[in-house]
Amino acid sequence: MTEALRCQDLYRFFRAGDEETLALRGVSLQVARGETVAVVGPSGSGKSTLLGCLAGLDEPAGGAVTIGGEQISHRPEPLRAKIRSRRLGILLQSGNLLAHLDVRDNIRLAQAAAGRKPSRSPESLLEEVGLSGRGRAIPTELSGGELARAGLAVALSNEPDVLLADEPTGELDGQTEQVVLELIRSGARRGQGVLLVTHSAVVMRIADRVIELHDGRIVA
Ligand SMILES: Nc1ncnc2c1ncn2[C@@H]1O[C@H](COP(=O)(O)OP(=O)(O)OP(=O)(O)O)[C@@H](O)[C@H]1O
Repeated sequence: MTEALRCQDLYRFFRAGDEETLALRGVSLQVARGETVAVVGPSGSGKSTLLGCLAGLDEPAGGAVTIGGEQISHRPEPLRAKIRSRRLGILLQSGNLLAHLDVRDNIRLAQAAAGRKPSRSPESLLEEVGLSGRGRAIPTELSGGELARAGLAVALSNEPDVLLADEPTGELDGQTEQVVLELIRSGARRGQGVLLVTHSAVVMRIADRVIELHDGRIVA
């Protein structure tokens, strides 16, 4: 098994006044290249916190995260940002498109940040997600389904080792959901490791493995 993503013994605490929340309590997992893993669990179980730590957007208090063998945790932010740009595709619910750039320039920017010659043009990525001709649209001009597909085109534009996604099909209609899931599957077939946080049974069905979080721990 070639490893795409690994985290070892992750801990993350939040303190608000006298209250301390243990959001992650020793989470360890691996995702192989070509493998799709779904992370499920009740509200407040730590899924978003885990995703933030895996993406290097948040720092765990303890434990380590490696992406494609390269450690991203406990590194200075500029280095984490570089690893993110080169190795990760990230789809958060807050969206991954810059509002003032059109879709094509969002893709170009992600490709430039990856720091290597892209093997695919923005036009071919847009065609793959069914958005040919929409490259000049800015995010507010897109429908919810178009936005999800554009977000995926950006997340995949740097040919990441790992795709991390939070509820990738959110509020999408059934047909768009299938398009987005097929795109994620084709990324995995090309060798990406995929980790999806989801409540959706439809999304879970494309996963090779399902990991269940409860109170910051993996319970299954
Ligand atoms: N910035 C923060 N400050 C304080 N507590 C936080 C913060 N972020 C998360 N938490 C707490 O950490 C725990 C895990 O939260 P997290 O958002 O990771 O859960 P989740 O499984 O993603 O939930 P949901 O499914 O509702 O999105 C919760 O108890 C939450 O209240």
